[in-house]
Amino acid sequence: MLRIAVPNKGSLSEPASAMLHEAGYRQRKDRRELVLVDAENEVEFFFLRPRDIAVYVGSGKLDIGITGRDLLLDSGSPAEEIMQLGFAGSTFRYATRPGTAKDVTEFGGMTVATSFSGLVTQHLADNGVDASVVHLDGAVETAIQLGVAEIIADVVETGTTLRNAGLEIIGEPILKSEAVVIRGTGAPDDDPKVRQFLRRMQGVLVARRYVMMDYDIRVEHVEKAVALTPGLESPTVSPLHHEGWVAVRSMVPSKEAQRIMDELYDLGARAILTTGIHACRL
Ligand SMILES: Nc1ncnc2c1ncn2[C@@H]1O[C@H](COP(=O)(O)OP(=O)(O)OP(=O)(O)O)[C@@H](O)[C@H]1O
Ligand SMILES: O=P(O)(O)OC[C@H]1O[C@H](OP(=O)(O)OP(=O)(O)O)[C@H](O)[C@@H]1O
Ligand SMILES: [Mg+2]
Repeated sequence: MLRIAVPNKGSLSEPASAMLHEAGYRQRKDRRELVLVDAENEVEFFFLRPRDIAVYVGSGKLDIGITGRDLLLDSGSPAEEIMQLGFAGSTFRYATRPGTAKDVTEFGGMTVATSFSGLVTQHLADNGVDASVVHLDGAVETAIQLGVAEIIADVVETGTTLRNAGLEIIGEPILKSEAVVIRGTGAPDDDPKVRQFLRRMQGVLVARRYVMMDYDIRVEHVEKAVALTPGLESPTVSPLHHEGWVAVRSMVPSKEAQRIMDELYDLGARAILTTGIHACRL
């Protein structure tokens, strides 16, 4: 059985379970369930605190896990990122009250409050800055108001939380994060169960990012049309009963589908349809 760690709480939990469900795995119905066996797929899921996942996977007790890149790097665990999952995107940044400091080089003698003290301690050391780090569990924005620190380092998605606390982002992002699949370093590259799991997750990403596009077009315009819809490999072009016309079928990125449909229409394509992709293996 493949043993997989899944976040049991927080921002990563629901999207991770939704993605696993789309990939055909059983997921828990009760949030208090901590272990779930999916016998049909020969997988055992362990629902763990997102922060602990890199520790379990790095120790080799679990084969793979889903966590945030920021949590993986903060843990210092010997686990490695093997796939990006495209959700829980954020940056990790310093912020402070206007006028306190411009960037990390000016933090000498100050205190930085954060829930990611491993990451911040490393970043300060990399920049040769002698500042103190205070570890807090969450809601770190308030640490400045309460005089615990002059600077905070935290996850930023929209920036609303910082703005509401009267703080401004300073310097370059410490890192860009998203949900990732991790495995222990030294685990074999070619484990067929892990490969199958990654293929399924990749299938979900493709199904989410692409739509299938079908259209009819006159033969003389087909080269220009397929240049707009090259597909992942190559589009399927089939003859139509109506002479001089062909039908084209190709995968296109969903974000660009409307623009491509407009351009195809202008080229003379008709009966342009898009349909969602439910699942796929590339
Ligand atoms: N607002 C957000 N947008 C995107 N990702 C986020 C956001 N907040 C946290 N994350 C990501 O979620 C992970 C942190 O998960 P964790 O469950 O520990 O914290 P949380 O989602 O803030 O939940 P909690 O309520 O327990 O603090 C990190 O990878 C982080 O980058
Ligand atoms: O840039 P934004 O869109 O505002 O999102 C970022 C905020 O979201 C998370 O907080 P969360 O609500 O999880 O609270 P926490 O600080 O207690 O973890 C994170 O810690 C930031 O505070
Ligand atoms: Mg949080």
